[in-house]
Amino acid sequence: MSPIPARPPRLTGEALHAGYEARPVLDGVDLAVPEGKLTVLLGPNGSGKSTLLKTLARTLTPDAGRVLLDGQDIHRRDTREVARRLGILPQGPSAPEGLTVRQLVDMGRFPHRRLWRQDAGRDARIVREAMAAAGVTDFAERSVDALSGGQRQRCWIAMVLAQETDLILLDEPTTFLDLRVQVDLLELLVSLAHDRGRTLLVVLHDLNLAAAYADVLVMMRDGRILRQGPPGEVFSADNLKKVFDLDANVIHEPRTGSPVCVPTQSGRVRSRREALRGVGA
Ligand SMILES: Nc1ncnc2c1ncn2[C@@H]1O[C@H](COP(=O)(O)OP(=O)(O)OP(=O)(O)O)[C@@H](O)[C@H]1O
Repeated sequence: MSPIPARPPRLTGEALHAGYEARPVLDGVDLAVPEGKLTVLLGPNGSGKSTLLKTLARTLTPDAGRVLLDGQDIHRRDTREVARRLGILPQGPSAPEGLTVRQLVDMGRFPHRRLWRQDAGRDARIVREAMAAAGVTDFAERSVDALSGGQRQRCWIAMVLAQETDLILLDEPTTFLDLRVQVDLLELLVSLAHDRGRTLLVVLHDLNLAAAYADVLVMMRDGRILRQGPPGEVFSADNLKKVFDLDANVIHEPRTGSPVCVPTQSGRVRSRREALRGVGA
């Protein structure tokens, strides 16, 4: 895969308002995605994380505000050029029936192809490397639709890696993955950021994995960013309560010092048990 880009791209959202027809979601979001870092977007269901990711990737046009890629409005830039700079893995992508894993991953190379200049050898090498990094080489010739949810998710990750973009936006890439594979993926993402200077913005639901691996956490609620900063600063019991309405203690992993949250909602669990008793469970 390509080395550290000479100048990492800059992706910025300014005063973003975006949503769906009658449903406004983003309510004035400002975000400068930190360059060469792994940033994790956290927030409760429906808080607007996917909407923010889609708006930053120009899949969704903001109602107000703008998205700048290297200082230029992303909506005014050439689609192919944006695809060479920015790769996005949306939530729950679907592949055409019968497409093999290798064919899917190869689609990541499309933005780099020109009619008059093909470098098939280089493309094939990059596809191979992306499949190896995502751990899908063993089923390269199988149909994507005949794989398990976790295997399929890894194929899509390989496709985004094959796109070789400096900016990578991933919406819940760890869905369906077992814990070991989630950890492998997060380590790969950290290495893309720290060793290759890529800029990653990733939506995760696992708070403790996010706190362990992210350089920066961005915490959203109700279409707004409530907190952002390194896990050591923002991953606190107070903020988890404000953002998730979660009662938890935050302790520190003895070896790495990473903050870890331990939910303490025993009062609620008790009252749910009582409620279940009421329905005869
Ligand atoms: N295509 C759509 N059309 C209409 N409303 C939508 C659409 N997609 C999302 N929404 C609504 O927008 C709001 C924000 O959704 P979004 O998917 O951005 O949240 P999220 O934080 O990513 O949630 P989750 O953690 O559940 O994936 C929700 O109320 C959701 O129902």
